[in-house]
Amino acid sequence: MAFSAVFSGTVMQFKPLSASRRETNSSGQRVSTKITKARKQKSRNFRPPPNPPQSAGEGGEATTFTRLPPKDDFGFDDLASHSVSQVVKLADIKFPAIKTKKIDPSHGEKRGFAPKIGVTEEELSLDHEVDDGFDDEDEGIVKKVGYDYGRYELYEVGSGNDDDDDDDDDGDFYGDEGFMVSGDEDEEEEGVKEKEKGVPAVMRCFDRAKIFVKAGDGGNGVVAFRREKFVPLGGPSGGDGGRGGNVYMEVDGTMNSLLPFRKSVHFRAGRGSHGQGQQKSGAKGEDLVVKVPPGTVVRESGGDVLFELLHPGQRALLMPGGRGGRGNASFKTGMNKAPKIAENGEEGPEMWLELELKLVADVGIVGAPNAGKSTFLSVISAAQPAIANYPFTTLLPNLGVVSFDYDATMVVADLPGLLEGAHRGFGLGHEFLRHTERCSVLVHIVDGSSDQPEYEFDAVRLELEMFSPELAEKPYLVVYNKMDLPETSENWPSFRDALRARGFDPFCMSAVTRNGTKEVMNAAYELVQKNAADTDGYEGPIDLNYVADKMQKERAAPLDEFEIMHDSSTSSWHVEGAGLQRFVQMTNWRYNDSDRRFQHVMEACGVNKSLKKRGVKEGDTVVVGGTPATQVGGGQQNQMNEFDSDHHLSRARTQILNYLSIGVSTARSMDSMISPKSSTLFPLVFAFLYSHLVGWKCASSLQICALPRALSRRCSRKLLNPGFTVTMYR
Ligand SMILES: Nc1nc2c(ncn2[C@@H]2O[C@H](COP(=O)(O)OP(=O)(O)OP(=O)(O)O)[C@@H](O)[C@H]2O)c(=O)[nH]1
Ligand SMILES: [Mg+2]
Repeated sequence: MAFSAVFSGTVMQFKPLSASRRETNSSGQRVSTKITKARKQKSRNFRPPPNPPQSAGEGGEATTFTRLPPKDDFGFDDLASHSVSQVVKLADIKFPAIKTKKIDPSHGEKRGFAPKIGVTEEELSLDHEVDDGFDDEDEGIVKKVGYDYGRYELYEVGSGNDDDDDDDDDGDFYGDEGFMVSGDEDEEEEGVKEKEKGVPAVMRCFDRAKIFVKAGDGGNGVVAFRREKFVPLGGPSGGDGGRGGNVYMEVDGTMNSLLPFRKSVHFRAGRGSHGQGQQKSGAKGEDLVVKVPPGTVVRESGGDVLFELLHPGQRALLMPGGRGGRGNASFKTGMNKAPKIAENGEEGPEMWLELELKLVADVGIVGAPNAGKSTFLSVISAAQPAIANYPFTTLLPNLGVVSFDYDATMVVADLPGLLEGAHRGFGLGHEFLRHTERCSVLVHIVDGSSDQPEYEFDAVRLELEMFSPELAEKPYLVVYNKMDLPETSENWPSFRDALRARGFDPFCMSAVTRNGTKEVMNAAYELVQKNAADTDGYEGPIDLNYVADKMQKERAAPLDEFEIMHDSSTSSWHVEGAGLQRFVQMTNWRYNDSDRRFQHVMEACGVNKSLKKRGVKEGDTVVVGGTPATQVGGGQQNQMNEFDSDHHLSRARTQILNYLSIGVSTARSMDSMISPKSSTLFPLVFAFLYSHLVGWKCASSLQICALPRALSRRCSRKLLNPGFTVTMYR
């Protein structure tokens, strides 16, 4: 039985490019505004003086700076009752609610002072007469009443909008559970969200990045024939296209952050050059090497971890470039000595990657803000981190190399300060603690000059545990710092005894005068060596190229592995398979022989047979290798493809073949149909007449889509459809 089917070969390569660009653009804008905001915030807020002038009502992202409150200032029985040797469970401590009162800024202005957070009522009343007739409902600035935190002030810097503050009239802004904690859970969550939002871009981009990588497309092969004097019938001489560039990822030992990826997100390897006549093959595309710092974890966006790059010089082949298309010289056979066929180059794969940096260091320095961590690093290594007498001087981790001997070195990481509630986003949060995951030893520096060194010690330990129990189990040293200060050295015996009672043996030092720093480093080094000896085990070679190997295997999928899906509502059949998809993409429909080859492949790999078996009928639409790039279905039409008015018709993406199974391939691909070559006229006219004869409705639409260019001289102008809306089949 004669049946007619329509083959629509469509390359179904996923192309998130346009979408991703949009996404990138929009997010890029967002990022840039945030960066500007963050910069402003940083300049305004990240170096707050003891009493910052910012008002709570100021806009911008919320970031909280706080220091641990001195025990005496609270005068809690709870806290006082803990003996020094006891473990102070911070979460159990109850702070009484502190009343808040809102001040209308206009009142402040009237009275000639700028109201600010942290100004106690006493302070206010000293200088200015306080008007008791404030309207509590008014939008205004939260003023604490009740406790003078002095230099242990809690700053809510640029805590977003006034509207949020409006609801905090019930006095739980500085709530029962501690600082900045509202009694209401929802509000607490909101607060945490705000904190996350408030992280400056530079901190977010330090150890996380999302990039797009694409391997190079292969170059196209060409059809050419040798034309030379005295060489009749020179034969085909079209060269092959060059291979597309590969994508590699390499560890660059000089990098220590992912910040370079903040501005450059898209990475594309070079495409192969096209082949040329005289059997000249195209040049291969330039390889792309994406350099990352040691300790980078590479993950497919939204997927699994692909590999980890730890050591300088490690290189992984991530994606192989596309194969070059063959030129017609490669298609020469004994049967066909002058083939007019060439292939497109294979498209290179593309992927979004998520990079995460976990610094590779032997020792991680942790501790509360202002404990002297950076000072310690600057003393033991050549690193020059920022040191200043305010919390959160260090926003990003610093690395330093400590040399003991010619060949004995140790990498030490100085991290930002941790404080109670960091796991809820307070301070800088505790996300940066992941940089200690690869450290084998931690050095916990306690600020000896703080009023409650033990309290501080416990708070930081608690945060480490909250972040990860494995981290808390790592061996660590406790170091009591700032021994040069008289008060600190006075408190040292009690701190030492208290910790000894709990089973620790703390060190003491003065980072500034360098007293005791050597002992600490030696002890840390010994611990690192011991730990390395404990955990030393042979790790087999890791094949970093496995991702590329997998892709190569997928590409080499045989043509006869396919799946057929039938959509009865539109009478369409979808034949899908990795091999077929690649074949369709690499078929260059410009050449007439491509159609014949395509149909031959359909027959040889069993697609036709399977379709017939499944009951394909005359006039059904068969889509090979994916779904049409643009498909607007529905209505009376079975399928409608819309193309640009451009005659290119998205060649690489959508190829439509139309054949009537009367033994002759009667119509060509859409490209050929609209090409003005006279060779295409015969099949078109034939198809047109045939379809009229069999009463096939496609005729009129075929006429519209196919005739404008091919028969433009002979057809009336009314038939020309400039939009090239192609309505096919029936
Ligand atoms: N007297 C004295 N001051 C010290 C000592 N170590 C550090 N400091 C001072 O403490 C302040 C904070 O030091 P940093 O090294 O910046 O502290 P940090 O722990 O890195 O602080 P953040 O990065 O903010 O978490 C600086 O003013 C230092 O000069 C010490 O041994 N003795
Ligand atoms: Mg620091």
